[in-house]
Amino acid sequence: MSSKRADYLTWDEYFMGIAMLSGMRSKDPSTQVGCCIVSQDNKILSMGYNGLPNGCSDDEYPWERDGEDPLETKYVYTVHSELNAILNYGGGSLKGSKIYVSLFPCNECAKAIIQAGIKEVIYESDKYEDTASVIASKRMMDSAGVRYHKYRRTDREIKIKL
Ligand SMILES: Nc1nc(=O)n([C@H]2C[C@H](O)[C@@H](COP(=O)(O)O)O2)cc1CO
Ligand SMILES: [Zn+2]
Repeated sequence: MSSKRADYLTWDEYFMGIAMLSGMRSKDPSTQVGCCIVSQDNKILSMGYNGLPNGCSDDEYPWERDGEDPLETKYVYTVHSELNAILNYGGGSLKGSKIYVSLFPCNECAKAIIQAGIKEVIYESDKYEDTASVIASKRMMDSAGVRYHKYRRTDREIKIKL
């Protein structure tokens, strides 16, 4: 009898891998964010990436970061990956779930995470940790009892031929 494979993906690698794969759908030229919401018993409930709302064409809206006119920047239009994943979930409650996300949630997504009953955030990058948005996000999550911790990289590389 042969024994089981030894190099299978861990749960954390699997879910963060799916979060990153989802981020590859993003049309944002500077930052692609992806996430994956998972139940307490490790079932995938929803996924998301940053993009425009339905009906808003990726080719007609701006992807600029800077500009005198905020209406000519992406910030007023894009839906963040985490909010997309929460809003896209059609199955009922997300209470007690965890979210794997490639970038630490902003304050607006933190509000949605808290209100949806998500209890744990596993993030990869925290590149905006010094901004008011992320400081406020952590403050609210601390108050609401949402735990957050950084994904521990294993440096495993996955090659998929498509
Ligand atoms: N947690 C997040 N989830 C997201 O989906 N985003 C999105 C909004 C923008 O489309 C992009 C950030 O663009 P930039 O400022 O790094 O060029 O990532 C941003 C954050 C950061 O808080
Ligand atoms: Zn956000």
